[in-house]
Amino acid sequence: MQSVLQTYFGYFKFRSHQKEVIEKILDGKDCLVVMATGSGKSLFYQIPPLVTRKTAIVISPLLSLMQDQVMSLKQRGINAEYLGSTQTDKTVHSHAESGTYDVLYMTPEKACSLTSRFWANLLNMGICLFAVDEAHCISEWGHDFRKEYKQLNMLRGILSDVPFVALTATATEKVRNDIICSLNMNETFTAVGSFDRQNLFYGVKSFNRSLSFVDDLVQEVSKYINSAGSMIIYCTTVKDTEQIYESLQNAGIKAGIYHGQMGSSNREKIHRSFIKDELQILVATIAFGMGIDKPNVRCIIHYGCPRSLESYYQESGRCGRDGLPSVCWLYYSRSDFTKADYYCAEAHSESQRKAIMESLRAAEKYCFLATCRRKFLLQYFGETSNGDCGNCDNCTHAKKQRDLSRECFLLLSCIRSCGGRWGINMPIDILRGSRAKKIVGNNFDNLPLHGLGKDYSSTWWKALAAQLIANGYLKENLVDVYRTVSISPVGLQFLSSANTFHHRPLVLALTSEMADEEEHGNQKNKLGDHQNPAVLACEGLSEAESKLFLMLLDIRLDIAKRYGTAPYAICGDETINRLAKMRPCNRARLANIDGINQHFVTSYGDEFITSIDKLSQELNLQTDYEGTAQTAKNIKVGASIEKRATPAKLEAWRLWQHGGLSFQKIAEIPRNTGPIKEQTVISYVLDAAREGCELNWSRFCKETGLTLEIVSQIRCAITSVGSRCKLKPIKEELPESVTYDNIKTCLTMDELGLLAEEIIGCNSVDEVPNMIMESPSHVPFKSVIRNGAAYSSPMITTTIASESAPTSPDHCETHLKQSRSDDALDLESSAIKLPKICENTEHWTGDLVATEIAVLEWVRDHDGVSLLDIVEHFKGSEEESVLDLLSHLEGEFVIFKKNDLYKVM
Ligand SMILES: Nc1ncnc2c1ncn2[C@@H]1O[C@H](COP(=O)(O)OP(=O)(O)OP(=O)(O)O)[C@@H](O)[C@H]1O
Repeated sequence: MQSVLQTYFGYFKFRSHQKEVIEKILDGKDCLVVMATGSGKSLFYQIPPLVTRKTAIVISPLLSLMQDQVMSLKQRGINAEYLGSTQTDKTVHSHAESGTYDVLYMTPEKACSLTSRFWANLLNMGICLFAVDEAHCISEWGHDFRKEYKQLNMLRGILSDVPFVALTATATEKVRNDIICSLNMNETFTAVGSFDRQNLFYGVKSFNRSLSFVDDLVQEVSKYINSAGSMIIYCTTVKDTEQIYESLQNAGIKAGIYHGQMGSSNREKIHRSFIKDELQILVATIAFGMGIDKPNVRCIIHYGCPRSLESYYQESGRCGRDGLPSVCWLYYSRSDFTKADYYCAEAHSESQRKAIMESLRAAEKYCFLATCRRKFLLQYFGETSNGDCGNCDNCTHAKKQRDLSRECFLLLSCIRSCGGRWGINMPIDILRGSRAKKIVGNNFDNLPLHGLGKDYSSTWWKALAAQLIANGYLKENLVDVYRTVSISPVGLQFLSSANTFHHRPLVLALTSEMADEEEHGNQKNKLGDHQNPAVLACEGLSEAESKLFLMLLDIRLDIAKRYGTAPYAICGDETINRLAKMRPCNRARLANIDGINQHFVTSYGDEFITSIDKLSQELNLQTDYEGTAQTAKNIKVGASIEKRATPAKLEAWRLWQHGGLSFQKIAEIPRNTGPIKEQTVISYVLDAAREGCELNWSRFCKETGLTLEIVSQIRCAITSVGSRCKLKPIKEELPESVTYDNIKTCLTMDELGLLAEEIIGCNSVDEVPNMIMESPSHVPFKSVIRNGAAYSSPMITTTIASESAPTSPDHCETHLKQSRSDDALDLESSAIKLPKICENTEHWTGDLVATEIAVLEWVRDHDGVSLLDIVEHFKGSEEESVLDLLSHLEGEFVIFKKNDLYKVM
């Protein structure tokens, strides 16, 4: 599982619930997963087929979503396809039936229309799971009920032994139960994740639909248009989309429009352009809703409040799916909440009608909040939160509060005077002195309160009413689709202790609507503060790194165009952010970056490495940066610092890679701890490669006897074992002749994103791309030659010492201690500063060769040795060379000579 995550997805760690649920699925259990948008639910059905090598069936409501997912999976080297009306490749059906695909997508209609023979054939080949994505569509209690989903239970009988996996981002308790019942799921394992999307900022503003507001909006968003991330403006009507789209076009912004009245091919075209970053802004109705799989949407604006809080959560959740900071602004007008009738017309039952009303009501409440918006959202989905979030408009903008006792008294009294039979409009109109027919007809114009609230607009009064409801002074009652308001016991208590002139203080927070009106009069069209998407996406980067980030985005765009795919399918913005921070300069280091998968390394790795190297030079940035970046915190290089290659591993690697020695010869070199096995040397060298050291893989495969045939046998064995973690079961599946070394080599190459076919296919070792080591010539370096053989020894201790020019013996001791401690060794400095060497080892005699490490260790262990002793011990080296080496170590204050005896400092 772990290696599948790394190889195909380039991620090093599972997110919460992922491992646990995947294990349940692999155990054959039915699972229900309720986790936030962008939390990584797709992996639940994408990993099991790669582990079991059986097909995963995925039911998805939209063809466009399937196409996007298929495209992304193909970019990861995963065999995926979809069955549906827009599929033009006629062979997909028969390939699907014969189990060719790892992941096979289809709509519920398609799934129910496939013949039982199709299912029987595919079952024969192996189905590892049946996933129902957006599973809330199955429930009438859900906000997006689709009757085709209801029929999916007929497949339960056919696929009785296949685990069913239902996935959704929005499901209340009722909806969850409905999903389990509808799909006839058994002993279901349920995983409910947090709904909290911490990287999203939530803001709400009231507005009037008007041309001047649209102009302001266009002007505001045009400031932030660039290559870093895109934006969606959701509208509630087609008319609104057209108006905004036109204004954006007039302002020269690359915008697209998407709504249900457009033809499907047009919609498809726009969708493609948007996900390929050819459009900066998409103006859409909710027809462009579920199924947008674009991770780098930085800002979502709602021009009008959606019909339910679930829809809002889901639509705004399309933002920042890559985890980078992103913003969601919702603009509402009062008229948005008067559409209950219209929405309820779609209801199939009384319960559904009630559900629609409740959801709209929740959306309205969300808009009128004066408290933390995230807290409200989380509570709505049954999750408790710890305090205010600090990342919504109500938390970040200090709320104005004041004593509103007079206004509250007027409103509550007026409601009481109306007899509690009316909605909120009637008492407000009375307070504002209206002489409408309804008011005069009911004699309300004779009430003493008539006209006492003229100073405020009806919007202001409505906002106050919402505050009184939220604070328990007013009760809202639902009668059919109409709402009436009445006074709660708390409200009555307040009224009983007050009269028109004296009331006890009642301090309430002003909602943004109330505050706006008081500050700007009736000019309420002020926009919320939008944040620059480019700045958001560059979080954690310096100025130069941000430039590199933007340049790398362009390179990714260019590659995506060439390959006819979406930039995000190549890799996510968060991965580009890490590349800009870490600036890897070889394949092994590139593969170490979270989000870089094997396919990326082999397909685009070299192009990125070359560009990073060139651009870093231009921007004066050091490559192979190792600092801990805030946004790059998952990078494996950082995580592996503790388990870096030990000196023994480095020494083995150097002797093999640069000394040209065979594994056997390295194993035979006398050591204080005695000789080591050849297999140990091989493991050491592989470990060093995993830690980022360059390796001549072609030579490595040759010397370990790894052929393409063996590689293919090993791959089959891994598939049949279903795991890459344990070597023994894999070995047991293989012929005797295949060694553990072969298996380990294969796994390491996979881990590093190297294709055996490329490496073993090379005729000459020199043809292996990117495997040649650059050796800075300024590094102190000694070589000891005997019998015409040359063997070079890099100086771990002196290399470190030379970095920081030791000035005192104390300092040297510190460095020496470092060299003795496996954990403290600075792999990077030693790995980078490798000397040039001569690789002629033909005549090596097997005598012990003097290297700095070997000499140092020996001198340390013998505490005071003469030159003669040293030369005698290291017979593999000339006396002159040993002397040279000793004088260098002396010069570096690593050893000293006293009374002709050498000692370690
Ligand atoms: N373990 C992980 N480590 C890092 N990134 C991950 C991990 N799992 C998933 N992701 C990334 O998180 C992003 C969102 O994942 P995914 O599309 O699976 O979310 P989702 O829960 O299906 O969202 P939605 O409900 O919106 O469809 C993707 O870019 C995905 O590659």
